[in-house]
Amino acid sequence: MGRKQRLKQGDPATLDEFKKSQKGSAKKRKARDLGDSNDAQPPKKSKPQNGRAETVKSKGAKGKGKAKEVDIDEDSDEQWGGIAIDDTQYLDAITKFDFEEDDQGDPDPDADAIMDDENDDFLSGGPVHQLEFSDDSDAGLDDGDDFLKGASDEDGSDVESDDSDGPITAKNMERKSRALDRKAAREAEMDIEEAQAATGPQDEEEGGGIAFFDLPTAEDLEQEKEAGGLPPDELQKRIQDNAKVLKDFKTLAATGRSRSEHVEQLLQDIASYYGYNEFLTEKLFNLFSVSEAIEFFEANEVPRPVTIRANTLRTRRRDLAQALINRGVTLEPVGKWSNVGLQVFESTVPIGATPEYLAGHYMLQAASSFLPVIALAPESNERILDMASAPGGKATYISALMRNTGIVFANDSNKARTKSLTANVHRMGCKNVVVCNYDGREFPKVIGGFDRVLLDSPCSGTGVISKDPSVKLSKSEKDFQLLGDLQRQLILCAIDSINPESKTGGYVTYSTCSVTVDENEAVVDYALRKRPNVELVDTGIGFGVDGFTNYREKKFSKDMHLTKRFYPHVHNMDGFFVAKFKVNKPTRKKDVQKSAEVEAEEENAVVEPGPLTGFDAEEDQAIIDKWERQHVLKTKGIKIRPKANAAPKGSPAVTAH
Ligand SMILES: C[S@@+](CC[C@H](N)C(=O)[O-])C[C@H]1O[C@@H](n2cnc3c(N)ncnc32)[C@H](O)[C@@H]1O
Repeated sequence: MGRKQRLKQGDPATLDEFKKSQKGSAKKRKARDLGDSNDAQPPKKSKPQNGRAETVKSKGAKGKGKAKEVDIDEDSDEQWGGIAIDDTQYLDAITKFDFEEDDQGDPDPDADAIMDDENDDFLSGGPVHQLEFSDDSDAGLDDGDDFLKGASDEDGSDVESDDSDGPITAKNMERKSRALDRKAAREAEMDIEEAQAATGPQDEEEGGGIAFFDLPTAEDLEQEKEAGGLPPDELQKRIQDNAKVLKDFKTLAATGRSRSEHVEQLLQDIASYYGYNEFLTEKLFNLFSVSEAIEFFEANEVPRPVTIRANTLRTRRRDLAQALINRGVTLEPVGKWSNVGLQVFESTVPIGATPEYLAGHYMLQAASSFLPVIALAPESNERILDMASAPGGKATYISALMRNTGIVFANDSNKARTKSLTANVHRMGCKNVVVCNYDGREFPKVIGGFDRVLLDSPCSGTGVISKDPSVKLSKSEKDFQLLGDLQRQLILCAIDSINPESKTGGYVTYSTCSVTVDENEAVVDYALRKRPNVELVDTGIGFGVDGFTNYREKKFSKDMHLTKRFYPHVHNMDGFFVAKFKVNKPTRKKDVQKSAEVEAEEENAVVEPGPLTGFDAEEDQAIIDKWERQHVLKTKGIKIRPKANAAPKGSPAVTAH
């Protein structure tokens, strides 16, 4: 097995897959990850991970050459999406040696052995055969006859002869009768075995070993507590069994215990097994079906793949790939959906300290972080605000997509964080970026009239728990309320900072690295209701799960399906949410109908959002023109004497790059 293939992180195992692997009934599975999926559809379902992924044998591992060996789905040439054919050939050339050397002639014998063992276990299990012979009554009888062939009755006589069609006489009647009794008893025994065999393997497929699952009693739980809790493997088993019961509650529920009791126990077990507080456990659990929720919690225990973004201001992705391969880095494109992302599988050098890194040829950046910028789709010469931008992963990507033209205001309210933002802006060679340090809610008073605004909002981080497990215990209901207030205020300010008459844009992208509805759909819905001049539009990302149009008792805009959710257990990326708005000319005030709910939310809001008319485009243009003139003079070495009170009140403390 090649290094790259060994390390390519598949999506986490589903509950069923996990169960199968536990029971030794796993079928051979195809290792793939986001990069292997087709353009618009990253893998929908969880794939093997951790130890399991290492044992999986891919299609690609069988053949020679890059197309088969590199890409598990055999379409790797297209992975470099958007590049010309000769680029692909070039990439073949630069990657072939590495991949061939690793993978050629090594069809992953370990994986075969393990998976075959598992299959063998499954197939050699007695119950399957027993099930077969008992399924058909005739066959059953035959088999029964075979089975009986070797048997003798107590006195050593041959049962078969007793059961023959020979005439019944007074002499042989009793013996024949006893033989028939024994045969009947034997058949009854076989019936029982047959029934057990039938429940055994079927359950393995659909949630096995749970026929006798019952919830622990209060007494059991007390004893467990005294013993310091269940051992992890038993706790995990109870989670799985309980989840299976909940999946088919009518059939599998033990009598006398309600569904809510099962759910309550499951939540408690998840909280203690994965180490979450109860509040967050329930909040996250409620987002999914039972089995998907467990996949999600499981995925949060696994690190996401390491990815980097090629900085097209300084290099091309293929050149970067070549340079890093030469340094002993094993990598491949993240997927067809990105033409700048590379997934790093293995490196003999620290990936955050290579000469290429220091020279700004790439950014260490999670794949999910590309998505809001893809949705924003900045164009050259535009004027863009990144409202909460530190440490600059997205701002520098925006700058690169604009090819260093136009202007990007990279703002962050946290002054300390603007240092790393500034450092990244310099390292990446972004010359069109202005770093500023305001509370985002001060926009558009500070400056507005933007073609596009990215609000990569401060959030709870429930999408990045694998990176920051402290979230599991640190988030409370209050945090979500406060965050929601801030997010609602920021999103209105983002919308109000747009120039609705922009010739090229007029778009706001809202994103979070959280999966909760409070921070995502609820915020977007609030913005839609508060600003009737905005509408949701397609993110243009091409994959992701649709946002909720309703969630529990809440009903959201019917367009909410245009927003996209990304999950660790589905997309093998950090959990993320992306929404894109088109900002139209403001509707006249008298046309704006505020719902009672919005009014109530406004009353509860901590700070009133900035007014719709807080920005004067003409005044702003005059200031920009003036600064540009001064910049030209400066570059010509002409000193400009500062005038007293020259800067208008409230003008940003900016650093230009
Ligand atoms: C998710 S992070 C942004 C990550 C950034 N977009 C990137 O790609 O590197 C959220 C940022 O919001 C900033 N922030 C928090 N409250 C803010 C506010 N009221 N106004 C502006 N920025 C804020 C935080 O300091 C943090 O850097």
